[in-house]
Amino acid sequence: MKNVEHIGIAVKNFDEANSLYSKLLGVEAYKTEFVASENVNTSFFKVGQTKIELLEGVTPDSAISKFIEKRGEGIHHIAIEVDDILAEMERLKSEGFTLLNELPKRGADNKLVCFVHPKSANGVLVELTQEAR
Ligand SMILES: CC[C@@H](C(=O)O)C(=O)SCCNC(=O)CCNC(=O)[C@H](O)C(C)(C)COP(=O)(O)OP(=O)(O)OC[C@H]1O[C@@H](n2cnc3c(N)ncnc32)[C@H](O)[C@@H]1OP(=O)(O)O
Ligand SMILES: [Co+2]
Repeated sequence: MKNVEHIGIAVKNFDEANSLYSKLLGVEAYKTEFVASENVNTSFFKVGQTKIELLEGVTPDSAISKFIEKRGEGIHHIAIEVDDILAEMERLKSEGFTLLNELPKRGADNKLVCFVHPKSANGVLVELTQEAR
């Protein structure tokens, strides 16, 4: 495990949230991307060595829409960068964590990602992320 690659924040209104976070952080998003596998719009802001990812669900069944419906807007997940996502997935499985994917899937920003169930991590959804090669 290397560093906190990003913190994901679930938002209701993508345009309004982007404008607000631009003001808050004093920088514009360096990238926006629709991620079809998750049915979300994403934007990324650099904050020192890490990033803030804003996420808006585009369908009612997306994880972000369901999260907002149940819990409202706010911090949705933390993403930890790893060198070898398959090795980390094996290690976490052997430690008893519940993974939400059998295999890494394509995330935003040219990354491979895998999620650890919040019920096995003290109520926090953890994303493993590795640069896609
Ligand atoms: C854009 C790609 C990528 C990137 O590159 O960065 C992303 O960040 S994608 C982010 C969106 N995608 C995901 O979150 C995928 C992984 N998540 C899931 O598979 C599901 O959301 C879930 C975590 C398995 C929950 O789904 P489900 O069981 O269908 O929903 P429920 O609403 O019934 O929730 C069950 C239970 O879990 C609690 N919960 C849900 N989300 C979170 C969360 N983010 N953090 C903490 N807890 C969460 C929810 O409140 C329910 O709890 P109880 O009510 O106590 O049972
Ligand atoms: Co993320």
